[in-house]
Amino acid sequence: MRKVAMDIEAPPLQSVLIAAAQKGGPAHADLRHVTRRWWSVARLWWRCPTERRTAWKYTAASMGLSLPYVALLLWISYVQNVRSVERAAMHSSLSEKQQAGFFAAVRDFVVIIVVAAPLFALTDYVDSCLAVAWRRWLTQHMIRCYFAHHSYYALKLDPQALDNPDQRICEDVRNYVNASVMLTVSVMRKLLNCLAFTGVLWSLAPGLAVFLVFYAVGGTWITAAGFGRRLMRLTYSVLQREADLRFALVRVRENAESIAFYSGDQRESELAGARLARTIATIFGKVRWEAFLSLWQNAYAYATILLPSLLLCRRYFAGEIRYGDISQAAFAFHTIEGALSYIVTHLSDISQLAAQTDRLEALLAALVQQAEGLPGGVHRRPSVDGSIAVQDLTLTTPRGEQTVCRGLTLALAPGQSLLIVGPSGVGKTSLMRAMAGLWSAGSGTIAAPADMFFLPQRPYMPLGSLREQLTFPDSYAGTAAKGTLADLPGEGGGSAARRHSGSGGGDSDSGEEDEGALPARAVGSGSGRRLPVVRSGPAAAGYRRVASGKGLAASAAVAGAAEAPDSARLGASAASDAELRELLATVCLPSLLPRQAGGAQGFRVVGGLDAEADWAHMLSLGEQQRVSFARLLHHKPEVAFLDEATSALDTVTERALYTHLQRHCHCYISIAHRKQLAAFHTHVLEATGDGTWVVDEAGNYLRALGSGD
Ligand SMILES: Nc1ncnc2c1ncn2[C@@H]1O[C@H](COP(=O)(O)OP(=O)(O)OP(=O)(O)O)[C@@H](O)[C@H]1O
Repeated sequence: MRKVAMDIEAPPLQSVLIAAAQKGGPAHADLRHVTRRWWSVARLWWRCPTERRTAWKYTAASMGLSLPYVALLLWISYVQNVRSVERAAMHSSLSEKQQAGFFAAVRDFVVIIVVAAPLFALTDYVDSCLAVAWRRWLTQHMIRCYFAHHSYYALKLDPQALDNPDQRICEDVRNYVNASVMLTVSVMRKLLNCLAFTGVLWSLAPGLAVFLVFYAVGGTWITAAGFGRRLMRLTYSVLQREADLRFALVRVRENAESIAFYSGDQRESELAGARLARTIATIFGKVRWEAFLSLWQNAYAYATILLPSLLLCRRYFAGEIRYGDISQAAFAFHTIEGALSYIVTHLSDISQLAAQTDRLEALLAALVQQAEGLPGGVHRRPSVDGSIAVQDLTLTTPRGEQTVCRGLTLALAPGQSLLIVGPSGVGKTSLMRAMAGLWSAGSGTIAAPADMFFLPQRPYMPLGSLREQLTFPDSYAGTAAKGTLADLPGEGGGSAARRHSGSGGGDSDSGEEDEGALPARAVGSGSGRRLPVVRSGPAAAGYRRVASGKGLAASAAVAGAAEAPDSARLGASAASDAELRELLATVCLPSLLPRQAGGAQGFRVVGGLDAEADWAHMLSLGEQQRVSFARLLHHKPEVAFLDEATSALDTVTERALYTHLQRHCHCYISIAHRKQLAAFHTHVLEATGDGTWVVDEAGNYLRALGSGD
């Protein structure tokens, strides 16, 4: 009756064994390496200081229920034996019209059902709770690591290195956890089954027990060697190709309008079709191998069906043993065979888990690497007086293909502002990326205050209400109502509002070392100079390598920084409705409110600041830039950075916004192609295109511009 439930199990310890036969697969696995990789992911939960109590509680409950579970199986086998001796098995009693025997068998059956039904339901429930709790924590942990230190951004810089991190976080975690729970639970029960039934089988037919061991070991070896490595490689490819296909479709959704303008439907459809074809081809390859595997598994299983009866029938006919002994021996034989042949019968699941383990381990390793910082990084330190100082900065693109600036030194004091101009592609945005801490390849030092706010070239419109557009990236009361990581039980909240993309360093404040904590990046202290000066020349070497910890194991010391809020970034976003309405008027967007109230199609909530819409698609680029500017005025940072933040606006609106900026922000740096914007800055930094940068006072620059120099 419980055969199905007993057999729904899956992967890891076995994946380790399988992996031994999988050298050359994506995991390059041998027994030790796969074991270590699976455990390096699994242990994060059981060793997390805030979670291990929950983890062990569920694990103990699940394992504890295995004892009555196995006891019940033993009882069933005993009852079968006794009843067959009494000739009181239900069907034989019926056929022989033995009323008493029939009702005795029915009574046994009812008792078994009464005990088994709640026991099996309870074990399933506890196993599911274990899986859900583990998945909740692991996904939450991955999300935090993903967002710590701008790792999501850094991973995107080198997409070849790690494909589809989002799918790994969502689907691979789910499948990994479910399979792992089923495996660990089933291995435990199989082990107990083995122990319990080996005694039974040995007492009835020791020869059968010895044969079984050799049979299972041989079968496992053939399965692992013949199918293991190939199936794991194919499973890994299927996961990757499915993720690639979905990514292509997500990109179409994100860029629907541009594709439609280009009439790129055909090309995008072909691309999706090609990815689908590759996915299907890989799946077919896997299906073929699974068919061979199934053939082998069936032959393996059916070959032993009659074995106990065949080996014991001679003794039965000689009257040495009873009929019940044969059925009890067969029951014990097949129970032990199921345990010892686990790899043979579950190879597909095991391969799946091995591939998922590989993908998760790679993601965690990449996140840890991001947290530790890239080698040869530009050193960042906080500025205490609100000034910005760039010292001997040589900056390259992330993988070092191109040097965008060499030996740059400049300082900007509070009250000063800088306009960066230069030809397209010369490295203006890259300089801003370095100041934001997004790029750190190269050498030199950047000192900047913690309170900075960046307006990127392409405004980001988050999902949510108009209020959230204006106060982004702050959280606000409504966010909690929608549910955040902080609402999940078991860990502290992590929904700290982020004010800017500054240093990228979170302060780890966890007292106890957390296996999953990312190492915090180091920052020092220092001060800037009063006048903006710029020098270009040979860079003095000298950068400071950022903090440390090694590998995933050490990385398991990784969640504190990811979870710790950076107090300097916490935004007080509790702006009143009146303030937000005034902001909209300031950035020349008062029309947004009545438009929402009109309830245009697509609004989920109609009217006011809490109206929700697909803002990125509904607003024009100029409107998005104005919303973005409103964020800046709302946050009032110490230093503001604007990267062509008004490029889509008419000059009248642009001048109006810069007038507000001058009034509200004491220090700002802009990038623009409209050189007349120099009038709103105190200094101008011009990239000449040959790697040198020249700074001048804005007045001089404008005069030179006016005279046509
Ligand atoms: N992720 C990246 N990897 C490699 N190279 C990059 C990357 N991002 C930008 N680059 C290169 O770095 C150089 C500088 O780019 P950057 O965006 O800083 O130029 P820019 O001066 O801001 O240009 P524009 O005025 O057109 O915005 C360009 O040649 C660009 O191709």
